[in-house]
Formats: sequence, C-alpha cells, structure tokens
Amino acid sequence: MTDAHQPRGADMTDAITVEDLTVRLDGTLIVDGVSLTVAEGEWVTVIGPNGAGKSTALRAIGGLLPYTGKVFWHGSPIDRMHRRDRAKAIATVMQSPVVPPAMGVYDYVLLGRTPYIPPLGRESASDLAVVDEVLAALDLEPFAGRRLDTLSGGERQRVFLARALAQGAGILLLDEPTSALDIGHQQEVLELVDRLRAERGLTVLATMHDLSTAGEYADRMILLAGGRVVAAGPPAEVLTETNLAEHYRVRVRVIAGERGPLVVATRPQPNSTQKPIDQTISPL
Ligand SMILES: Nc1ncnc2c1ncn2[C@@H]1O[C@H](COP(=O)(O)OP(=O)(O)OP(=O)(O)O)[C@@H](O)[C@H]1O
Repeated sequence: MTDAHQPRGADMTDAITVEDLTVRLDGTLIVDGVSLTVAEGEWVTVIGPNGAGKSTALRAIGGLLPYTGKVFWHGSPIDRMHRRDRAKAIATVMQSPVVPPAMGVYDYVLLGRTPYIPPLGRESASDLAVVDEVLAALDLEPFAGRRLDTLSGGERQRVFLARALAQGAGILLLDEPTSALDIGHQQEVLELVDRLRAERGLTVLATMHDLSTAGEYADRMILLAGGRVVAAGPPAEVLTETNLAEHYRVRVRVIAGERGPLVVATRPQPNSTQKPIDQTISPL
C-alpha cells in the first residue's frame, strides 16, 4: 500500500496524484502544500475539523478551482486535458451544487451523459438506459418526474449522486455525499458506491464528517487540519484518540469495530480544566 501523502511523481497505477497542492482564496492560504495519491480502485477519505480545507482541496483536485502545485488523473496533468475528457475521467458531487430549480429529476440525471452526446446530437438509447439503471439503483424511480425544487434535502443529495454515477467516470470525488441522508439511505448509498468500486474498479476520494462510517469504507484516510496533512494511513492509524483530541479538540473513545475503528465523543469530566460558565459569560 502506498503512503498517502508522499509525493513521488505521477504513476500510471495511481488514479489521482497530487503534489504540493496550494490554494489561496481571496488572498488567504486555505490549502497548504497537500500531497497525496489514490490508487486505481482505492477509496481514500479526507477528514478534518470544520474549515480545515477539505472541500477546497477536493474542488481543486476536481479542477474546479485555481491552484498551484500538480494534479494528475491517471497520469495526465489535468490542466492539459480537454473538458470532455475530464468529464469522462472524473465525476464530482460537491456540497450544494447550483441547479436549475425548475429542472426535472430525469433531465438532471441525464445531464451526466453530456460528455457522450455529440455536439448538436441527441442522447442515445444507451444513455437513457444508464439513467434508468442509476435511478433504480438509488431508489429514485418514484421521483423521476418531479422537479428538483420539490425534493427533500436527502432526496436531492441522492439525485446529485445519481447524476455523477450516470457520468460513468472512473474516478468519483464526493464531498460529504451522505450528510443529508438518514442512516438507512446513508448505508445504501455507501454500499452502492463500494459495490461499483468492486465491480468496475471505481476510484473514490471523499470527505466525510462521520468518522466511524468514514473508517468503515475507506482503505486509507487523510486527516487535514489548517490546510495541511497532519496524519495519513489506514483508518486504525488515523482514527486514534490522540489525533482526534489534538485536531478536533474533543475527548473521544475509539473502540475496535468489525469493519474499522468506532469513534465515540464523550462529555468532558466535571472536574476538567474548563472554566465554570459564570466566568466565561459576561454579566448582562
Ligand atoms: N473566499 C474566501 N476567502 C477567505 N477564506 C475562505 C474563502 N472561502 C472559504 N474560505 C475559508 O476556507 C476555509 C476552508 O473551507 P473549506 O470549505 O474548504 O473547509 P472544510 O474543511 O470543507 O470545512 P467543513 O467541514 O466546514 O465543510 C474556511 O475557514 C473558510 O471560511
């Protein structure tokens, strides 16, 4: 297994290679020299506290934000790839994508097939078959005729994933893909992605906040804090009480589960070093 964050040049067996990725937003350094690799067929999940730079890093790796450093997909520098080839190589599900509110679910998922439809051409029967297959796999058939703006947050999140899967790309970038889903749909979606990974060799780079769930599905994890990689490796090496206490500033218990470490946050002890409330709130 490769080290998650050692730069070593683009390797054809790596689906994603990132070297010294740096992103500034409005002059502020947000991602600070991140290097990582994701092998073909591997699932790597980036974790880290709010504001750590996870979404920003993922957007840059997906070619959606300007950056300095190097990003390769399947050994090709992305800044030299044609837009259509990019869309066939990588599909992204970012948080709160902007969508035409009046658009129907079926048409939105069909947008995933755009890179396969010739200019001025129409979608083929096989494009429609892919959309039907994806809608069925995500339990979305009953919603096919509905407008996007009539769906619940969780239903919409599944539609965003459906569009990405319809794209048929070999690499999936998922930014908190299950944050709005109930526990049943969360497991269903992650199992589906994992099955596609096994059947089609899909590569997954995701961000997730639910640490136990993240650890159950990822081959490797990367802990980001302050825009930098502070830990990387298999879930059991990253999800440690020491790492989580240091970077999330929370007291946790990590218990060995069947499929990976289970992380439980515990309340501070009453005699901990926290100041009494009456010393931290100014009197009115
Ligand atoms: N235009 C901007 N100018 C300055 N700072 C910005 C700008 N856009 C985003 N940021 C900051 O960049 C930091 C990283 O944001 P990002 O969304 O990548 O974090 P994240 O790790 O995904 O967080 P979360 O877990 O809350 O989703 C945040 O502190 C955010 O406020």
